[in-house]
Amino acid sequence: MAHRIPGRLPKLGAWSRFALPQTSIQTRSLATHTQAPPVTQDATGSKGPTAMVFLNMGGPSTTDEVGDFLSRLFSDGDLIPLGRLQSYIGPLLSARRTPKIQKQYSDIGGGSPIRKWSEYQNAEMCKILDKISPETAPHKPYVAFRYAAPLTEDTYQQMLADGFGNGNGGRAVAFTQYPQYSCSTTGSSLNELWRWRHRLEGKNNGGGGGEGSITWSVIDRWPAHRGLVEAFAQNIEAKLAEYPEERRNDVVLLFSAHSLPMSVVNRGDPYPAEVAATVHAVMQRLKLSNPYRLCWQSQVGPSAWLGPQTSDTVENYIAKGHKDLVLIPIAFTSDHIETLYELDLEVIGESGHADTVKRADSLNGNPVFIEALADIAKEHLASGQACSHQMGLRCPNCKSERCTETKKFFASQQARL
Ligand SMILES: C=CC1=C(C)c2cc3[nH]c(cc4nc(cc5[nH]c(cc1n2)c(C)c5CCC(=O)O)C(CCC(=O)O)=C4C)c(C)c3C=C
Ligand code: FES
Ligand SMILES: [Fe+2]
Repeated sequence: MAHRIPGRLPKLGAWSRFALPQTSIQTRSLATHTQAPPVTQDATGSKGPTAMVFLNMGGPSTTDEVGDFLSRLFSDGDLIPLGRLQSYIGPLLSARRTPKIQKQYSDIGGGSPIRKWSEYQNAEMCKILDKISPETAPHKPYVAFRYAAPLTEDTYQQMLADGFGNGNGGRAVAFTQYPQYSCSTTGSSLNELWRWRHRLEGKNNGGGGGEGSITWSVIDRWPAHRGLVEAFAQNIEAKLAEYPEERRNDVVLLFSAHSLPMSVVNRGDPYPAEVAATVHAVMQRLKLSNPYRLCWQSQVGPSAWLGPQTSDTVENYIAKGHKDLVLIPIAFTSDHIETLYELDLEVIGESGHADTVKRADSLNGNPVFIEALADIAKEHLASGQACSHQMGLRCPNCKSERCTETKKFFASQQARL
């Protein structure tokens, strides 16, 4: 059980802190929806509307949703490969884990803030895009989560109801919200998107995958984008400013990313190298002002995971006399159980040095970050590329047919752009 620091609790308990202005997206029922006119080039020359679809794992908005969230997560063979027994073992593992994880979400205020932040970030990004990319306006924000509402299938249905596809054609951009690509995260979301595309717009479903179906392109990674780097760097500088000037340059910066099982690393997953690229770019922007390390958190289960673990790193540095430490969550763009619970309550809370071990803010509603998202999207829309060059290459030890089909599908979209 996490040791609680009285000074931190009001901050974590204040769930209302995450209450953001309601956006119009994802809130209407399909039944009340009238179909928009066909998507065509208008008199202004705009090729819009363009659907901007944020992909992410999602999280339970309330503790009641934890069971379903974990059940979907443990059923995902791209994340936790359990072979032919997946549909039996997955639900057993998730049911056993649910009470513990429910308690963690309860301790951070009752749920994950990821949906609110994703909807907010996307709505704000689309407002900027309408101005800086008028040729693809209007931009319509959608969120497609892998394990929690709004699920990929519901969002796809919503897009069809809104007039994309269904014989109308139209353009959609799948924009992963994982800055660094892993086959277990972005890869899983793209596989899921391809499955629903196949089911809802496949040959037997009107669209026929042809002219009248949605044309998809993908922003599959953006680990060293200058705007992302700038947003991280500013948050680190703000945290460093809390230390006395004479100690400031010796504060150790600990970049912390969700770990990967060694089986995934050894398959040749791109994520560890791309996380390191983000860290390197941020440190270059900070002119290497401080000593730093990259460590890995949140391993689950008994198998071997990429290390060093964040919790051990903090403990060992404190034992070596480095008590001024700043943790920087570098592989996720909003707060979640791993920042609010694992870093704040467990790692920092139990360090015995909560006054000198601190955490940089997550990006959340940071306007520098939202500008960066708009910049990445604008560059993508102007590039005429269906996906990055890197997307086409499978991991050296990949044996998955799902990866083959998905990569083939997204590459095929190039001819339609
Ligand atoms: C870049 C981020 C992430 C990677 C890579 C990643 C890989 C990965 N995760 C699991 C297993 C679990 N992850 C869980 C929660 C969770 N994972 C991430 C991010 C990455 N995971 C986040 C942000 C969250 C929390 C979501 C939120 O609160 O909003 C969980 C559920 C929680 C728990 O039971 O501890 C599991 C399980 C694996 C196996 C894996 C790589 C293969
Ligand atoms: S697991 Fe990486 S491409 Fe298939
Ligand atoms: Fe995870």
